[in-house]
Amino acid sequence: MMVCEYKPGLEGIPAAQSSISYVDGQKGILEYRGIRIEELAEKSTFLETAYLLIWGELPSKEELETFEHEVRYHRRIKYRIRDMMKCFPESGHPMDALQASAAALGLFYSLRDLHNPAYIRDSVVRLIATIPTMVAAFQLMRKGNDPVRPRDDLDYSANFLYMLNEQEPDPLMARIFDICLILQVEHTMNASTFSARVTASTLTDPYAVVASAVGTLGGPLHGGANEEVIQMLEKIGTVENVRPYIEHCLQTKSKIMGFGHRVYKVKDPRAIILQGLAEQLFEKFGYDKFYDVAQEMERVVGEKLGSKGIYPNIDFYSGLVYRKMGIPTDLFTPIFAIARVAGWLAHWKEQLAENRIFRPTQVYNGRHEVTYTPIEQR
Ligand SMILES: CC(=O)SCCNC(=O)CCNC(=O)[C@H](O)C(C)(C)COP(=O)(O)OP(=O)(O)OC[C@H]1O[C@@H](n2cnc3c(N)ncnc32)[C@H](O)[C@@H]1OP(=O)(O)O
Ligand SMILES: O=C([O-])CC(=O)C(=O)O
Repeated sequence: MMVCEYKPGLEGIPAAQSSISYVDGQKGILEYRGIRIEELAEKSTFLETAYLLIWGELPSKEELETFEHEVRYHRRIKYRIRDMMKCFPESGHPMDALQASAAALGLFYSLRDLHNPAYIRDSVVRLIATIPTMVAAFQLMRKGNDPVRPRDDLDYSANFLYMLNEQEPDPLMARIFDICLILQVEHTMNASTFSARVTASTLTDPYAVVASAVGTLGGPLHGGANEEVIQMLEKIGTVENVRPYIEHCLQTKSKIMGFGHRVYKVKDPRAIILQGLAEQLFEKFGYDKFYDVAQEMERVVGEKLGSKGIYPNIDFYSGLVYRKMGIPTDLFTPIFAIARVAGWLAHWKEQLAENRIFRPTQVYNGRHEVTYTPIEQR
């Protein structure tokens, strides 16, 4: 057997062959099925992009209408899922609520039929359709309110914002939210997608695949960083405090949230688009003073760490966009999951098409031939 050098974090080691997305981390390019994200952000919708990622081609008008229709009519969650969520502690993190609910959904669809395209399609539709409803339901129920029923006359993003806020969103806000989902939907072999593929490779059901990926996305080094960014901006508070804060982070070797990336050595192309979206929102709905703090952070981090290729990643500006929409900070990562579920499902489908169970090796650095010591002699 070929012995490879051990790389912590599997840096640079291909874990799969994939045609879903492509990143050039030196040039700051991201493509979904060969199409640049800038173009999709301008011209596509989240559901159209999800279709592209999962089925490999842009849908025809009829195919898109059918997909949108299917998603629209699967948005409601079962009352047992709702009742289960009602029992979750209000103080629990919504990502944990989402992980548990996504896994619980699998209890209702336990007949696994992984070779059947209809099973794959039904699962894709059900997960994309119900995850936003679960996120909104938990938000309302933890405030002591009943969840709001999804509205069939609203599109995907407008409906989510409606379920969350109990009122129809401003059209610009709904469109910007939809673009955010396009930007967050997929990103090659990131940690949560890897987790999804490992889980998928055991031929378990797609609800377990998504639940394991949700658990992975939540960590502060991955999707959870978007929440930490806002907490950090609040803590810094003013532009004057930025430099001392960053110098302190460098001295103590602590990570500056929303900066750095395993693949990008330039500013993340998604951060560039998100920054523009934040500015559009500020223009229409009023300025956010933390934007000044964020821009100063970008300047100072660039000065101190630019030579190491550390620039804003996707999580740096997404929080400012969601904050301007009035979304609570601890829903930022669940919203990331609403988007990313389509990417995970694209990888699930691709993994199944040429499956081999993931079973890497390890470098054993423990002891051998140790004699058992009876408890009274220890
Ligand atoms: C959706 C997403 O997942 S996007 C990423 C979201 N995560 C964050 O924003 C958290 C902050 N960033 C980080 O922790 C990292 O940059 C990660 C996790 C994104 C990438 O990690 P890795 O590729 O393993 O890089 P690693 O942590 O080894 O850092 C390499 C070097 O850059 C430094 N570095 C990387 N990111 C940062 C940062 N945010 N702040 C300060 N220093 C950093 C490290 O200290 C290290 O320096 P050294 O070589 O002198 O020891
Ligand atoms: O690719 C990564 O490691 C993290 C990331 O940006 C994402 O998942 O969107």
